Amino acid sequence: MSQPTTIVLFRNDLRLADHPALWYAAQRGPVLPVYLRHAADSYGSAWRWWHGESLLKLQAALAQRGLPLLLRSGTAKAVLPEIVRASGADAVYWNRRYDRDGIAEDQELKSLFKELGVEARSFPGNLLVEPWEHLREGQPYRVFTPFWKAMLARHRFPQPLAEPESYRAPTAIPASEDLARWGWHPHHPDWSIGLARHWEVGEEAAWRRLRDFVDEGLAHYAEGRNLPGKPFVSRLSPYLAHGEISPRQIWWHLSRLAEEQGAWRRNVDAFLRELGWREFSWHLLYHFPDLPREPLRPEFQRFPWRQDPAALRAWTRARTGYPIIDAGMRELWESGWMHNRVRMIVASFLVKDLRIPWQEGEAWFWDTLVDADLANNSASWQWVAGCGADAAPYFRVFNPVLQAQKFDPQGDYVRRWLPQLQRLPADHIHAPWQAPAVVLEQAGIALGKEYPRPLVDHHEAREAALAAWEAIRREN
Ligand SMILES: Cc1cc2nc3c(=O)[nH]c(=O)nc-3n(C[C@H](O)[C@H](O)[C@H](O)COP(=O)(O)OP(=O)(O)OC[C@H]3O[C@@H](n4cnc5c(N)ncnc54)[C@H](O)[C@@H]3O)c2cc1C
Repeated sequence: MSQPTTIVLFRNDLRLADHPALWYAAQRGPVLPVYLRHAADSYGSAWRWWHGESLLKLQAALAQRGLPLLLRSGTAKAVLPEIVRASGADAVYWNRRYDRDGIAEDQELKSLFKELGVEARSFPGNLLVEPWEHLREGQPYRVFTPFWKAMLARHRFPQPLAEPESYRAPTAIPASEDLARWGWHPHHPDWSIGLARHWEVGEEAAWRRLRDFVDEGLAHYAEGRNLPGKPFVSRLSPYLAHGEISPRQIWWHLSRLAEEQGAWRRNVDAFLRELGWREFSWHLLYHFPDLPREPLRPEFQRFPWRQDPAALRAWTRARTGYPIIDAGMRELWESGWMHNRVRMIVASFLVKDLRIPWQEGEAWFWDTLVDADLANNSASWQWVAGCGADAAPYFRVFNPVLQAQKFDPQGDYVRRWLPQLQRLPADHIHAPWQAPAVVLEQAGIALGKEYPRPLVDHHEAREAALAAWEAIRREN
């Protein structure tokens, strides 16, 4: 008698290797891979583009192995029972999610399938350690360094699973929807052409990226990871966000490298620590599910934020007059990604110099980042705004000019993304409004025409931000 089919739900884990749900399903018998699109999903546009491309890659990889990828729209509760019936499946497997809506939906599915007599199993696949397994005296960690030290000391991260060696296709395959009709690939205009120029999507591309990073960036990572003009960071974040590679795979790949060649150790440790920040963000989101909306420090509920649509627009459109900010916002717009150091600078400018609520910046990033990640995005915005766990204190206000001079000393990064400033010498590129008239003229720049004047005076804006912060601090 043939073994009944196991449905495997794919979500933010669009890979075949180290996919526990797929691996266990394939050991059991025929596998039916399914991807569900929620009608009411709140994903951003850049995320959708990447995810759609990634689903095409996954579909092709599965087809090579003789398996379909069934695409359907609707909530799991509404759609899955019918797929179970039509395919004759007797089990549904998935890798766990850690956000409130994802957890609620998966719990609901477990009860539903129990009633229907269908086995429902979930597996850990997207984090190094389950959030409920890493606590301090029963409470979640709120400070990163002890969190990470204890994680390294107490846990041995599981080895990644290989891709299943063989697959069996189900005998009954229900009809699939057509991805092209989901509208995830933009048309009229197709603004994704820029994204496609910057990225290769999919599981194979994720591994190429990791190997290229090992060849080109890793040896410089510890010192160089703050230099946006240099190719020293991994750019693995979108692959992690869509689950084309898992943190366990990266962890083990690099740890083995450091074991084989001790010289790698320092840079590997520095890199894995950043992967630790991803882990920390997800643990925070699990324990504080309101993280995307509510400040972790409640006194920030009373912060006198400003509503200033014109300033917000200048920030999103890369027209603040501060080159490092505008270069970052252009990089984001054109490539769907921004270097971490620059993310911190542009975020600080929005929440401190402009005093615009961090949720506005979070929403813009959510819509424009190809690596938009609910935990990393909200935890990082709260960190910059000073209202999160282990946050940079609000009174530490980044000076965009000094930051730029320190981390982009020759202005390479600014010139790459703001070609109109190409001919400004390094001495003036980060503060064109202070350049002598003759220098501006020689560089072909008329302030207010080719490039805007500063939207605010940083020193005045800093004073105003500190006064606002002092007000909520006094009330506390
Ligand atoms: C305001 C703001 C918003 C952000 N929004 C996101 C987001 O939506 N999605 C996202 O993945 N990251 C976000 N980050 C974190 C960080 O900027 C990116 O993860 C990083 O720039 C990705 O580049 P990389 O892969 O080259 O990083 P690398 O330096 O090569 O690091 C490797 C991996 O570690 C993780 N990582 C690195 N830095 C951080 C960090 N500070 N916090 C959490 N994880 C980190 C990422 O998964 C990254 O891919 C945000 C940071 C800020 C300041």
